[in-house]
Amino acid sequence: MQTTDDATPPHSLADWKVLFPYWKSEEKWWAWSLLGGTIGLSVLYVQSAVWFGAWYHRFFDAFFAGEVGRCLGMLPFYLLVTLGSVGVHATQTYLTQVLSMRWRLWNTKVYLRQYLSEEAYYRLEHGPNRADNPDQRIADDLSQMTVQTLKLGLDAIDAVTTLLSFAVVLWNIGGVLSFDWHGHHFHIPGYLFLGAVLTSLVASGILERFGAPLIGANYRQQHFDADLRAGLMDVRRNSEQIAFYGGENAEQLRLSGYLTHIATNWRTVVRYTWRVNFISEFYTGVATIPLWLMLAPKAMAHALSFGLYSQINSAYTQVRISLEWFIFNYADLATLRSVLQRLGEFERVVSQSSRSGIVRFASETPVVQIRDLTLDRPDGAPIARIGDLTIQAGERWLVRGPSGSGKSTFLRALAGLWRHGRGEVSFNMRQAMFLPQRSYVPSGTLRQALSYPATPDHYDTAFCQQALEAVNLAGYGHRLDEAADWGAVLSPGEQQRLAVARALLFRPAILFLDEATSALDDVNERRLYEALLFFLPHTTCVSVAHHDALRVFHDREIVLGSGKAAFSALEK
Ligand SMILES: Nc1ncnc2c1ncn2[C@@H]1O[C@H](COP(=O)(O)OP(=O)(O)OP(=O)(O)O)[C@@H](O)[C@H]1O
Repeated sequence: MQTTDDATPPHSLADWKVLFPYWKSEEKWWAWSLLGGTIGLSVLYVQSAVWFGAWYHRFFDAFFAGEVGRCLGMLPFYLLVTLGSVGVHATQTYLTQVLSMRWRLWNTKVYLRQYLSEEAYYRLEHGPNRADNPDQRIADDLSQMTVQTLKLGLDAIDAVTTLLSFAVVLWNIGGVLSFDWHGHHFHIPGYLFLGAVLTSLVASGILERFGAPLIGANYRQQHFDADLRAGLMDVRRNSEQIAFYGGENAEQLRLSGYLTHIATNWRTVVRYTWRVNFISEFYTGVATIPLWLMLAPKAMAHALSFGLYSQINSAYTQVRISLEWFIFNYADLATLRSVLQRLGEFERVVSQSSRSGIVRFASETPVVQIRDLTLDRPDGAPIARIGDLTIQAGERWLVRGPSGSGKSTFLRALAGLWRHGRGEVSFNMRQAMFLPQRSYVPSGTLRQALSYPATPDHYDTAFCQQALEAVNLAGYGHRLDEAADWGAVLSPGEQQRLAVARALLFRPAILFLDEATSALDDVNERRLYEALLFFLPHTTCVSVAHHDALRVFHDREIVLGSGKAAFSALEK
């Protein structure tokens, strides 16, 4: 598993690009319609608030003048508008949620497609440019991105509409501030609105100054949480090995290391969240004081009725709240920026071309052509020079050499997984199959595991049972439709036999085996190779193996050693 370093990459404008593709996709009509509906409802909702402001003015003036009859007459309309505005608000939330889910699903499908194409999932784990914990990025970050972006975006649109609507009201009913100072006469129209803007700007500036480190801390927090989760998954996946080694203390130490990172960074998050909360809540508490000060001249001149004050207060509060959008959403904005950063990083790594170094061409023949092939390490240091080699259809080659000489790397290069080095490789890739040393056994039914990567209905039961029998797994023939965690149930040797049974079902034109029978006893290993010869007599075969006993099943060999490859025919 990869772990995260402590550095937070700089935030780049390019990260915001991950937000756009959905709005230009085949779903764009749905997306824009839902967004348009949501914004329309939001404008309607704000307009109802403007109406309530004016209604309060009339109602309280009548109320404090003791005109109870007029007040009662105004109530039915009030109830009706309340009902409408509540309905508008609930429908807006509903549309937002629908849009959020559609956006998330679309993005997740795109990311999964990118992740599972051109072996990006492999490059992310083994390549020189990595992005840690792709599972978290696809499952959690995408969900957060859509939910947060819509929430913040719609809140921002709400804020702008509210600001525009109430700024007019506040400007009109707030009047003009006129005073003399040092022999000069001042005349400030819309001074209540200007006062609200100034107060909010000062508060936002203070918040940015004291809260900025929260963005980096949030970014790191997501990394560290993902590291812990991946560490726990490692324990789950390797529980048996850990139990055999008695590795509980080592695991405890390793997981505690992740926890220490979380705790240290969490302290930073908590400290800055405290600051941000303190500043924004203190501001909320004192924000009406400037209004009272600004209204004092009107009150002293007895030019302020309770109805007027109530309307001014409501308009001032709305203007203030909409200007405070940044203040109230600072923490969410910080989280969104770090989520976008992680997704941008993922996109960059996934989209990096894997077409470098060793080049692979697809051909239609079962002949494997290798031209001027050199295998290097990722840092450019040489592993082995293979040179030119043609493996004719039906030939069987054994690849031998000391540990670390580059045998597996050679097969990885043929499979297109190893790009470090140079040269060309071509063969019929659609008709080729690679069997690695550690077989992959997906959970589900045994039929699923056996047919992998084909679908479970691809081969009929009799054919599956015949393949199992050929690899000495006849005892499992009646359990084909039994669902289990077969990767844990089958022994490593049985898993290797299952993998060879897959090859018997798939009938590849070219079969590559990388120590694919290494966990087996001599008898079973011989039996597997006999089965391969019997059932796939025309298949080209390239096997990496240490056991000399396998020489009889091959007619040529490649011996790797001292950075070179030697080719020779094998005596039977
Ligand atoms: N991802 C990697 N990053 C850096 N070096 C690597 C990587 N994978 C393999 N190597 C190096 O490449 C060399 C060849 O490795 P390879 O696995 O091909 O050896 P091998 O001959 O198959 O060994 P064995 O018989 O032990 O399986 C080794 O020195 C190994 O350390």
